[in-house]
Amino acid sequence: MSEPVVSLKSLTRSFQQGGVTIEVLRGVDLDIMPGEIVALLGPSGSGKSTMLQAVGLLEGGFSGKIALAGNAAETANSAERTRLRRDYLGFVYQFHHLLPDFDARENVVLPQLIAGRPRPEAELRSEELLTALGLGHRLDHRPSQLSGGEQQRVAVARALANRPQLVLADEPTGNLDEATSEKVLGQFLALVRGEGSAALVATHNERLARKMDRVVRLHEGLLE
Ligand SMILES: Nc1ncnc2c1ncn2[C@@H]1O[C@H](COP(=O)(O)OP(=O)(O)OP(=O)(O)O)[C@@H](O)[C@H]1O
Repeated sequence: MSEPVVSLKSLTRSFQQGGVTIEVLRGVDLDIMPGEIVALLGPSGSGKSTMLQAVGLLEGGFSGKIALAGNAAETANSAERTRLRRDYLGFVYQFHHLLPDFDARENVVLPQLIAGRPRPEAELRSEELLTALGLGHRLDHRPSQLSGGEQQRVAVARALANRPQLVLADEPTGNLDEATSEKVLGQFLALVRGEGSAALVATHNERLARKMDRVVRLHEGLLE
């Protein structure tokens, strides 16, 4: 059997708020297998973003074990965590965080150049991804010239550009109206499936969660 792309064991995280300790994650266990798309459901404040930040190796302060494709991350130093993020992960957030002075194509090209891919290859990959997302006619547009749904699709293409084994998405369509959200999520899932990546998608929308392969729920700091 193949190895999980991410494995969490007894993950805990608490915050101090006004002298009070709030235990947000109280021992989360989760394995995601290659190509599996998992919805992370939970109401506002249940700890979805906190959990994605842990898996994304973006913040410290956690205890427990996190392995990315078999690589222990909880003991890794900052340089190793950066390498793990670059080699295995792609990120999509609720707000697109695209570079405003670059067009759609270039926003998807840049992370590939940083990863060492030659520019002609990176441009081809960028155009293929954007075309697959229905943006073949928007390659030269800057973020300010795109609609919210189009901006979010560029962010999806950017997240997939370096063929991550795992895409982490935090309310990826949370900023869009319902119809656009449904459409963009459908395109996101089709592309992730086509690429064979796994994904962990935080949402509080039950209907969107049902489109994924598996649903896990955060409740009182534990997954159920
Ligand atoms: N840096 C921080 N300092 C103190 N408390 C924090 C911090 N980050 C998160 N929290 C607390 O942890 C809890 C979980 O927050 P988190 O953002 O992970 O929830 P969420 O499920 O993603 O919510 P939403 O759906 O509203 O984004 C909240 O009570 C929040 O106030």
